[in-house]
Amino acid sequence: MIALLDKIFGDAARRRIRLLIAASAGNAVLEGIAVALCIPVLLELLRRDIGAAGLWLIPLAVVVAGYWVVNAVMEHLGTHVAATLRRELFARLADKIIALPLGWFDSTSAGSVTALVTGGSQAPLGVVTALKTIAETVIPPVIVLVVVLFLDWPVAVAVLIVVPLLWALQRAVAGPIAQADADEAGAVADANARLIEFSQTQPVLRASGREDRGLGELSAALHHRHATTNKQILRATAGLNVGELSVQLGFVIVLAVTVVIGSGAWQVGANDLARLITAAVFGIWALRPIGKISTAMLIINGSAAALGRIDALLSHPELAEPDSSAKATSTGNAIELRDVRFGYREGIDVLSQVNITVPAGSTTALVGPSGSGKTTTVNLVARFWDASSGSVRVDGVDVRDLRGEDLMDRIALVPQDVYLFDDTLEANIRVGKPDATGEEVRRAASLAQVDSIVERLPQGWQNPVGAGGSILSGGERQRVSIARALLKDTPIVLLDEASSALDARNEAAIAAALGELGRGRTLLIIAHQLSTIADADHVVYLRGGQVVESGSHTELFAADGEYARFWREQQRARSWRLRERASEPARGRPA
Ligand SMILES: Nc1ncnc2c1ncn2[C@@H]1O[C@H](COP(=O)(O)OP(=O)(O)OP(=O)(O)O)[C@@H](O)[C@H]1O
Repeated sequence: MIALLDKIFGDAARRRIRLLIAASAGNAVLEGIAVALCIPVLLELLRRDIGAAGLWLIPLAVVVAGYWVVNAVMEHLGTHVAATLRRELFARLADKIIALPLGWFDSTSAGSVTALVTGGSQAPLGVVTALKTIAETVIPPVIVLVVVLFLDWPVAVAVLIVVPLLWALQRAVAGPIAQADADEAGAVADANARLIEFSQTQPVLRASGREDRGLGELSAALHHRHATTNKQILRATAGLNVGELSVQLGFVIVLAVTVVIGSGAWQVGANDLARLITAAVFGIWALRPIGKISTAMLIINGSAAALGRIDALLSHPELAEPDSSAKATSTGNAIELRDVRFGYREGIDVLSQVNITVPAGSTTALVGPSGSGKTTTVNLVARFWDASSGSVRVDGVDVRDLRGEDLMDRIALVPQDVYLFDDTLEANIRVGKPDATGEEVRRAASLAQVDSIVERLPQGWQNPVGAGGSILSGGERQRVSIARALLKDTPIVLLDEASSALDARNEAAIAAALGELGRGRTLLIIAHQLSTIADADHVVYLRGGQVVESGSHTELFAADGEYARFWREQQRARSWRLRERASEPARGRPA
């Protein structure tokens, strides 16, 4: 556990944790001495020597005062250490999340991330509490037992025999409780994930009339969570009862031993009887903390599980970055993919032997059927993942030789599913360049045809756009994203064009915005609109993760190969959609 803490938190935390353990141990020693000093007080009282008992009260008062001072310092230190560990943990998680390959997010559900963060915030405090509890529950009884051993060794031996029995009993119930805790944690993560999925998939579920399906899965997850929580509460309560009962059983055993010994001692004299009673009282006191150790072990196990999950995340391989970026070389090509092979999973290639060259200042359209690898190609340029072999170069430099911030200084991304923050329209455009002046924001917005959106919004620039940009259409959200890219003003723009049919106004606005974006920049576009494809300087046609044809639209069309067939199919589909649209009002008209 300490090794795990050291690994996760590093040197600074190591010193603090050691200091806390030392303070807890010192505090526990003072507590043990204070209780041990009560032994002669009681002994002298039973011997009716009030003067001698009073004398022992003086060192007892001094030790108790010292105990309270150290305890106050330790409580303060404990809170401080827990807060520091939590802060450092979140800082490390944040740094890690930025450096993780995007594949990690694909394979990890939102519920697991929530559980990780929630468990992570609890774990440091749990560890600190448990370490303190263990020190406080082990050291004072040991000190007291040593004194009892000198006072009346048979009683001390009886306590020492009872301790492992009680410990074994406690451990026997701790296993099932730990299992129930783990089951509950899993059920909570699953229920959280279902709840998030249920809220995010509302449009799809409602559109398909399948609300009941989402609700059914959510109810099942919540039911499972309820059942595991009940089980966990039942086991924890049973464990507490067993803990209490076992400690009381220990009292009875020690008392029985005392009575047996006492039956002989009474023959000896009152002094021995006083010693025996004192030894029994403090021997029984030494048994009490055993129940607490078991609880502390449970807290430690729970915290260790949470820390284990955090460690797994922090140890997840990152995309390696150089200390400083390599210098750009003037090849005249903004983007080059050379013999690139890539797969999301070992042994399944999604791209193979891909060679693409995008000359600086030109527009290249990536075209191909669904699943042909267009998005993957663009994501490799943005270094969301690394190619399995071959190289991806930006301005002549392998992206692996560039630091992330330097790569992102050269590249702007315009995704198809644009995420807008639940903030004003202006703030959402400013994401592209947080320190931009109001004039710069408005100019970028105007070039991206966003001002027509502003005109129709009651609060104009300051109008909130809703969570995810819900008050805007898909085409409008993409125009906001183009405005962000124009504001960021990078030499290269990677754009995933909206694949759905846009209304004529949006299509024209986006075409105009793209025209502005392409002015003096290199554009790599996953193109879906025929006009974008035809206007591009260069077209790359992908199928099954391979470049099948490339050249200008005119050249490829003239070659009458796969691209020409693809183009004709798209054109047919488009004219079919237009015919459908034209016939819609007629369908609504009464006969
Ligand atoms: N994160 C991922 N994990 C595993 N496989 C993936 C992942 N993303 C894409 N794929 C797979 O990789 C292949 C290429 O997908 P990609 O999204 O690059 O194609 P695309 O041409 O952009 O498709 P579309 O036009 O439908 O967006 C597909 O078989 C897809 O199922």
